[in-house]
Amino acid sequence: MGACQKDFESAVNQVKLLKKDPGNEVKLKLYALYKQATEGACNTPKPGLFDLINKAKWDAWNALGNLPKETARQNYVDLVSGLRSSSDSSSQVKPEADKKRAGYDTLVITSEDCITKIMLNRPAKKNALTTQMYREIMLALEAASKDDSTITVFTGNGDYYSSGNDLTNFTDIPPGGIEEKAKNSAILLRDFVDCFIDFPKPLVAVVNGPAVGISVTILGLFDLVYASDRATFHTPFSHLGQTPEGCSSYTFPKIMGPAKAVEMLIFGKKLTAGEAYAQGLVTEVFPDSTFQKEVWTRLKAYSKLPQNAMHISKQIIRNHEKEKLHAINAEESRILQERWLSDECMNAVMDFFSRKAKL
Ligand SMILES: CCCCCCCCCCC/C=C/C(=O)SCCNC(=O)CCNC(=O)[C@H](O)C(C)(C)COP(=O)(O)OP(=O)(O)OC[C@H]1O[C@@H](n2cnc3c(N)ncnc32)[C@H](O)[C@@H]1OP(=O)(O)O
Repeated sequence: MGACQKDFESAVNQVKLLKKDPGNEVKLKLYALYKQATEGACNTPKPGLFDLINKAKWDAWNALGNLPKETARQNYVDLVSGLRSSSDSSSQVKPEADKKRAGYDTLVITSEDCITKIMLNRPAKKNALTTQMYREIMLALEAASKDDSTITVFTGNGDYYSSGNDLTNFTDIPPGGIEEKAKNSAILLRDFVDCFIDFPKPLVAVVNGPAVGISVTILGLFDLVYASDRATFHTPFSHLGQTPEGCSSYTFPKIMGPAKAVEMLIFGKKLTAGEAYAQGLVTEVFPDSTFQKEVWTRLKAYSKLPQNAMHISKQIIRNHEKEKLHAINAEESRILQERWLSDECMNAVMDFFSRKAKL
């Protein structure tokens, strides 16, 4: 039987999570098969001789001739499956080392009562998100999408849910310079948010305390948001010389109306849990003293509902917007790549580290 669209989409996501770079030759093959599977035979003019990268891509696609879309889709799925099993078997050589590498240094992940819980675990840094943490979250989501849990929960360890992007991500500049860092970070951001857009099971945020930046914006992609009455919701992008991400430029106006979204996303208004509930960003607010008990009792009951019915319902609710969300995510990430190189952004980061500014 040929690969269905779902297998193909899942293979496309798996490629982003490969632990080992498969090399240029394989990447060209993947590119060509992807284009053939989605657009059919090569239909664009041949790039000029000196446009080396685009010419190599064009040649690989053109070489597939009139290969049917379905066959290209199947070949793509097979190729990815081969890449995944070779990377899995190479990791079996050193299980301990792999556990450490692929395992979760910045997250605590548990599965119980059909619930997979992903807990951000840098309480001393208010669960600020390092690049390692973005990557571990993507791996954790990939694993949760396949395990036998029915729902997946995000929460934070300590007094914060998350203080958003770790600002040391701006100071850790590689030899390739800040432009290269910005480019790679934009790819990381886009891939990270894509994982939330595509996540197939009900996704729940248990917001145990203040939430800042990207930890707030991606809430628009969650299915339930439970908040302690201690939680606050803050997206101070202008203060940081930055712009919205996590598809919030689309989801927030849709959820709360443009006027309230503008207050948050342009003017950085911090919402209390009660205000976030009134704006529709939060599903329900609980007193902090009974928060954990009430939320987990509720979630355990939900997790026993028929799995397939829940997952299909999520698909029906979310799938028709997926393409749009991916496009918005790509555009927000592209704009941020430029923003990160601006004086406005650099000055804001320097002010934080010189202790001149705190939110
Ligand atoms: C070249 C381009 C590279 C870009 C890479 C980008 C990758 C993708 C980015 C996606 C876009 C995301 C955007 C956002 O999320 S914007 C929001 C960013 N967050 C902040 O600006 C918050 C900054 N933190 C604060 O203002 C305060 O720490 C806070 C109000 C959260 C808490 O204050 P409090 O006084 O209660 O606690 P402390 O400040 O003492 O915090 C304890 C320690 O934790 C460190 N900390 C906290 N948050 C962060 C953070 N976000 N980044 C780095 N470090 C953080 C804080 O410095 C303290 O550390 P020390 O104990 O060592 O002093």
